[in-house]
This record gives sequence, structure tokens and C-alpha cells, in this order.
Amino acid sequence: MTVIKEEQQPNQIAGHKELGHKSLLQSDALYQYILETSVYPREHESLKELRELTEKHPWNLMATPPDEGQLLGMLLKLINAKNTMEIGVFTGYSLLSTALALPSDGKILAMDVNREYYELGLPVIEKAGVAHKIDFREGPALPLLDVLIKNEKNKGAFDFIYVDADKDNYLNYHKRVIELVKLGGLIGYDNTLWNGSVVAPPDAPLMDYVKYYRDFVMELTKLLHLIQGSRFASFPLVMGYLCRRII
Ligand SMILES: C[S@@+](CC[C@H](N)C(=O)[O-])C[C@H]1O[C@@H](n2cnc3c(N)ncnc32)[C@H](O)[C@@H]1O
Repeated sequence: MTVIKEEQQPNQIAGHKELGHKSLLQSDALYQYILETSVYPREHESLKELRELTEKHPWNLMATPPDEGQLLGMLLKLINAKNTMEIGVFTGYSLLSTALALPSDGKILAMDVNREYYELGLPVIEKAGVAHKIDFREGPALPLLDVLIKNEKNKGAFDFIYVDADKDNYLNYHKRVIELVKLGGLIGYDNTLWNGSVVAPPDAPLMDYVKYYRDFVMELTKLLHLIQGSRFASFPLVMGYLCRRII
């Protein structure tokens, strides 16, 4: 989430100083303009409340930004999604965006290693009247996915799967979620351009965590393009890649 402090504006209008900035737009001012003119006016009041609550959290950078939340909601409605999965919940911005976009009998199987994060946002989700759509499971996602795969009825059962957890496991997630998404369904991987660092030269001054995860993210992108018969769309600002399973 990018917030411009007033005293920073004159410098930032020209662009970002460092590689690996979260927004891939030309400048923070441009992103702020988009938020104010197109995103905030359409943001559901509960999502606004959750976003403002999350901004106070020390790890607020992890939250799905509101523009991405709206893209998620639009995609879910376009494909008439009903049965979905989310890996990596944090305080629940993408989860609530999904829950609001699904029909009243829609379902989200949501996983996170940390229940405390989820419980921070839960009162807002309950107030929005959509908590009944969520089945939250606490724990590392890989073993949870392995259990799901063992049951044949889960294979091809999900219309949409959103992966937004530990990037060093993206390939491992892909091997499992491709079994669980239905033919013609969608998988969304967050941050596949990894803050723009995927094109950084080897000696670029990247933050340690950006540098560490970059190769894993690039590995997934390479693999997705090698799978014959799959279709991908690039959403550089937010989600990176979507995999439409048609094989
Ligand atoms: C980028 S945040 C998710 C942001 C969230 N989608 C949102 O809308 O705010 C990543 C989350 O993945 C969780 N996570 C990290 N490793 C995990 C794992 N192995 N299994 C499940 N969740 C994990 C973290 O606890 C964190 O809440």
C-alpha cells in the first residue's frame, strides 16, 4: 500500500528512487491519482474499514491493495465463481473482496499460518455479513493442499484460486492447485513481477527480502509459459499472471 506523505510529494512526482518499490507506475503521485479518482470511490465501506485498520499494522505492506481487490472482485463476477480458495490471508482484504463478490452461497477455503492476522479483520468481515462464506484453516498451506488432493472430489472443484503466501513455495503451490482448479477456472498469483525487481541487474541494490524471493517468482513465470495448452494474461500492476486451466 503506497501512501504519499505531503513533504515527500515534490521529489516523488518524478518517479521512485529505488528499485523494488511496490507500485510499478511511473510515480507515487500517479498511483495516488488512480486511487482517488477510480478506486476509493468504488471501495465497499467494509473494505475501507479493513484497509484503514490494516494500515496501523506493522506488516501493512503485505496487504492486497484496493485496486487489486477490485480486479479480483471483477474477475470473480466475470467467471461466475462460486467455489474459491485463498492461500495467504493476512488481515483479509483480498478475502473480503472475494467474499463480497461471490453469491450468497459462494464458498472460500482460506488458509494462513497465522490465525491472529485473520482474527484482526474478522469483526469487519462479520459486520459485512459474509463470514458464512469463509472456511478458515490455520496452518502451512502445502500439507493442507496435500490432504485436499487426496480426496478425488476436490480435484477440479475450484473456480478460482488466489495464491498470495510464501513466494519460495510458488512452484510447490502450482503443482497442487493445478489439480484443484476446474477446467476453465483461474489461478491468480500475486506479485509475479515482484515489485519490478524481475528486470533488475544482478548488482542492483535490492532489499534483502526482494532479492531472496525474486528467483522463486521468476521460476514460476518461466514454468507457466512452458506449460502447453495453458493461457496466461499479464496484469503487471497487481497480480502478475493468471493461469487459465484448459488442459
Ligand atoms: C502477502 S500476505 C497475504 C495478503 C492478503 N492476501 C491480503 O489481502 O492482505 C501473505 C500471508 O501468507 C501467510 N503465509 C506465509 N507462509 C505461509 C504458508 N506456508 N502457509 C500459509 N500461509 C502462509 C502469512 O502469514 C501472510 O498472512
